[in-house]
Amino acid sequence: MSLSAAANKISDNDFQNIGPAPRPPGMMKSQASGYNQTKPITRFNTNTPPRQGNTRSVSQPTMYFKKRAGWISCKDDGLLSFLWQKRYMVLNDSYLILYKNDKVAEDPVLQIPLTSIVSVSRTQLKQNCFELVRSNERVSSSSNSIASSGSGSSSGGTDSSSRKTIYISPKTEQELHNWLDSIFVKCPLLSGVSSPTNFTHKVHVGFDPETGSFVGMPSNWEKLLKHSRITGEDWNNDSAAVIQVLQFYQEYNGISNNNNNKSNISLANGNKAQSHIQSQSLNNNNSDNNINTINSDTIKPLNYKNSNSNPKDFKVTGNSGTKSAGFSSQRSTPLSASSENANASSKPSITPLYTKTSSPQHSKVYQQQHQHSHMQQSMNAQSPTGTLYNKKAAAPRDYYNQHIQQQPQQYKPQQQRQQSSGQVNPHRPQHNMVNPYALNKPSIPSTVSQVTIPKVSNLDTQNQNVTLSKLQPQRAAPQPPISNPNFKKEGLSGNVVNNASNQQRQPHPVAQHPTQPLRQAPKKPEADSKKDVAVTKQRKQTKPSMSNAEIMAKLKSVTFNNDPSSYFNMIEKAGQGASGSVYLAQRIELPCTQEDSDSNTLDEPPQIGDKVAIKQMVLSKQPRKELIVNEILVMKDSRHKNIVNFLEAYLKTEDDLWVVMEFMEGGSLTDIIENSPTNGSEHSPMTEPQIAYIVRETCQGLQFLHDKNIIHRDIKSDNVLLDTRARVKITDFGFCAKLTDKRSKRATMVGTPYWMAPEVVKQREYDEKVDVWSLGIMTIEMLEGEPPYLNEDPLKALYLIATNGTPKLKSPESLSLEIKRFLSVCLCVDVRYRASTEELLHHTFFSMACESQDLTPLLDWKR
Ligand SMILES: Nc1ncnc2c1ncn2[C@@H]1O[C@H](COP(=O)(O)OP(=O)(O)OP(=O)(O)O)[C@@H](O)[C@H]1O
Repeated sequence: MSLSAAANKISDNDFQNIGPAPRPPGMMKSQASGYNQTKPITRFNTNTPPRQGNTRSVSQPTMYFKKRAGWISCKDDGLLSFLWQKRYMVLNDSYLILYKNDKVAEDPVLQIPLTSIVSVSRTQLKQNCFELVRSNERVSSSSNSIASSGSGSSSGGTDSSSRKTIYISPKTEQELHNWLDSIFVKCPLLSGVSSPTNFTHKVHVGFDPETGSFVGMPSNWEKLLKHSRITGEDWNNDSAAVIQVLQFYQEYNGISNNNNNKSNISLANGNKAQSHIQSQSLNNNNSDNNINTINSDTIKPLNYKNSNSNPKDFKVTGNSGTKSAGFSSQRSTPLSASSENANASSKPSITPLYTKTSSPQHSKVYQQQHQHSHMQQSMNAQSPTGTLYNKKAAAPRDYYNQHIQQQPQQYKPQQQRQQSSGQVNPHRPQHNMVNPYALNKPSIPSTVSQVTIPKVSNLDTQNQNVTLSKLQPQRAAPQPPISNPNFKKEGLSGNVVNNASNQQRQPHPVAQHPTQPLRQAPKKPEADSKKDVAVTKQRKQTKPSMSNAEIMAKLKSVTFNNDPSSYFNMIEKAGQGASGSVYLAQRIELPCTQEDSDSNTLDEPPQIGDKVAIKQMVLSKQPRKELIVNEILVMKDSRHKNIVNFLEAYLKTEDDLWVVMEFMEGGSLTDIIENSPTNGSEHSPMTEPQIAYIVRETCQGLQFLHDKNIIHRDIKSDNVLLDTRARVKITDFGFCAKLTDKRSKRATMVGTPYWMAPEVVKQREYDEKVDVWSLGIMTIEMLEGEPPYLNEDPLKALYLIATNGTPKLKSPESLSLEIKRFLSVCLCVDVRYRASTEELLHHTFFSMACESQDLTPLLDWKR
């Protein structure tokens, strides 16, 4: 039975709200709950009560077993570090021994004295994996104790070069915890019995309920957290998720770290906190300094509640000036990136630490934190301590519900909202996270400051060495043709429609244009032009996957290399994208070499008089030209009724690219959602049949892409356009990625936070089903006026996506069973249970789709 069929069988009672995915088949309860989750190791041997007293305690932990043995996979950090090998592992009272197989009479492959094991920590290298560090130096029993909280002691330390790491991956989460418990109990350096050769500096990190603030945090994170409204409760519920999203946030906003110390944020037990920041810096007792993040003074979060500014931006002032960081969640304040000063190593490594160095653990705080720690596991495996943790596990969602209840939202059409507030919806994200073309974008004034963003890449060809320089004015939006008195000379030199009066050649002020109430290009102050140059220069230093000449050659092979100005009458600006402006134009002449034109392959070949959309891009302002080539290739190769048709492209000059597409006069789905009256409905201007129609059409377009192994990766209402014939088409292929036989999964984190699937937020491998998740979120946009968590700070939204999984609906009782069933198979956290586009197309939800003419009222606002 297909998933959609299965979903259709779900009874009414099951859908008071969409909920978590059904458990995957064949999984043990303990495994299933934690599928695909990465959790900190914070669990202690449950047979061993938390010990009291300080970390110098010499009491020997009770041994509850003689020996543990079982199959694992492992790899070391040596020559064969890429190889995972199956081994039989035995733990006795003195050694951790690896055998080739379970014939333990044979010689072992590796025998590690337990006295040499200096740290054990969970790692995300593999599912159910931990990292075991051993020191080759003989451990002196007379040296000082393992550095305790905040002590910063480094005496008795060994050189890190004498340390060796081995990664061990048992088969299941439960086995992993059993191994960790056992190792922990048996290793003296981990239990605090012996003197430390481990010079690591640990700082407790967590939330102090008494003061209501985070403690021991790197100061920039502390401020981000404060601003994001991630609460102590969130922290207690899932600190790993908090750290994950902080790291994500920091990476993708280019917030740099100041030094290269290797740091770990470790989640373990503690007094006021359940986490440690562990730094391997020997001489630094300052916890903040040990964390490779920007100085606290450099972050100046805007109080968006009280300002008209983009609520999702953070002001970051550094030595080089001011820049805005944060998810650029407003579409006109995009992120930017370049690749200079790459500093991938400065990213703090987040390694939940499995350690017993902390002291009194009977306090309420300890309990909470300990609960929290187990909570994280409880998503992976049923906690051995049962109810307490399970109860807590529900907390993030409860918190969210409370939060939402506290902030009831009344959907109003955008125009009304603008009228009443005098500003655009400050919560509406204005741009996706990583613009494939425009990793540098025009925005508010800022300076050039760049940080490596590990893993940022788009498409197969992208290098990993991309850096963000947030919100830099790196790309001037091309001048709207009619706003520029020298229009013909400077920018688009097509013929502006000659509508009798000069007046009509004058620009419609962009803000007044009905088709783009929300899409004004940010004004680019004069003073920024220098910075543009600087950034452009820096960008040239990056090593693109193709040389500039190769890119241009490729581009020339897919474009006409002539000036198309005489072929079109430019009518007006239709929209502003990150990489260029989009204009409505009318074709007055057919392309010169019409036989070769791609538009010949269209069902309806272009005619004189056709309205077209022309996206104009200044190539020298595009940091990633190869992505433009890629987008053109994807569009050229994707002829489908639900994909915006590419018609032709012109390289007018070496620097001036025009991409001609069919014109979608209805504008984007976002425009419709935000501008149509709600007709008395609380949130949505659209009926379920209308929604079903639009989702079905989008789904068909997606299925077409997926059949070609292309993932769109940025499905949202902004990237779905409508025309007056109620045709619904997907656009914006900048983020597209191609899956190949060799590479059937992706890991690059791209997209727009609120629409991102959990596996993307968690930086897991993913496939085309991320588009299905986004389609589900887009359906919620149509139902509720906006995607879930839009009122949240992006950091918090990421946390909620990571922890809540399937989002809740605001008014499920008002919705049909069909749409809830549909949502439940789109918004299924477990990818195996998430429907494919093909399965979705058989869903009964689509049988309620309206006729195309029933969409007409949605376009009324345009008139
Ligand atoms: N074919 C089209 N027909 C009508 N309007 C369009 C068309 N393509 C784009 N637009 C309008 O122009 C706006 C900008 O489009 P564009 O594809 O450049 O946006 P973007 O995705 O934000 O930018 P980029 O692709 O440069 O990252 C859209 O939001 C839409 O309103």
